[in-house]
Amino acid sequence: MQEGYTTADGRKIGGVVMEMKNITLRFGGVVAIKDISFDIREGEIRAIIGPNGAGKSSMLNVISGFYIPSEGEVWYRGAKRPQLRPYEVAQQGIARTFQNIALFEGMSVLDNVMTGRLGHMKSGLIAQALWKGKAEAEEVANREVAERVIDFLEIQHIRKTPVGRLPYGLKKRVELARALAAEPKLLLLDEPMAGMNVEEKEDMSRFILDVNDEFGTTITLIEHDMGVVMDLSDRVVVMDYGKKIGDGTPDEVRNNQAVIDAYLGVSND
Ligand SMILES: Nc1ncnc2c1ncn2[C@@H]1O[C@H](COP(=O)(O)OP(=O)(O)OP(=O)(O)O)[C@@H](O)[C@H]1O
Repeated sequence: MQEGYTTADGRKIGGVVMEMKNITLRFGGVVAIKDISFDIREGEIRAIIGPNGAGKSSMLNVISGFYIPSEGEVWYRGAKRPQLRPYEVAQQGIARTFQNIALFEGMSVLDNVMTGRLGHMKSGLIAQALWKGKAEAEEVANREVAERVIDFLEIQHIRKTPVGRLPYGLKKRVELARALAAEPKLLLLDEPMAGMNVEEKEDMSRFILDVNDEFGTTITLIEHDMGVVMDLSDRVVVMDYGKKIGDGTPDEVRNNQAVIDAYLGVSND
């Protein structure tokens, strides 16, 4: 699959954007990730699933630069990624959402979404004082991007509302909006459906598909619930006890005996 592939619904998936090569991650004596390799391709929706404690969050944290792997290499856009701080990874066009919503509760939806533009703001405080006009033009341009994302995710009606007053499902959508405002090349979603009711899950699924379709954003999500991601994803990595036990299309992993056993709690040792 070096040259990409065409999905069942006719979308063209490109070459490799990110490649995880033999990643191992240890926390003292705990091996959270054991020698895992997989790739993420341009334009695809790639899921990482697995039961509790499988190592999904740890893997997402390696991708986002929050954890440095104990062994192995992360390749991004054809180059081995050096040790970077998370904000430097973000500057390379990787944005993420968090499992436990990380928004400013007292701030409005619009202001929260604007924080997603911080990496794009070039004018520092001194520049703002010296060249007020330039800083203002930049602010207007950033606001336009934020407003476009707000329209796209259909949260115009709450743009002035403090986030703390919103129900859970809408907060998750605001978090998605903030990540999108960064105009990422690779969007990482940490359990985007966790804690949602059926209707909220359907809405979130639709928005994830729309983002991928409209902006061509490559998306990697981790999810506990296998059912939720099967309709959404092009390819799925399945983890269990830190190991990769499956990797392929939803149909392939659904019929993989090791995956079935892991979800039924059968030991593979
Ligand atoms: N910071 C840490 N320090 C020590 N151990 C950790 C740390 N983070 C994760 N672990 C351990 O690594 C293993 C994998 O955890 P991780 O949170 O990555 O799994 P997960 O698949 O995301 O689980 P869940 O679905 O419950 O969120 C677990 O045994 C966990 O206890």
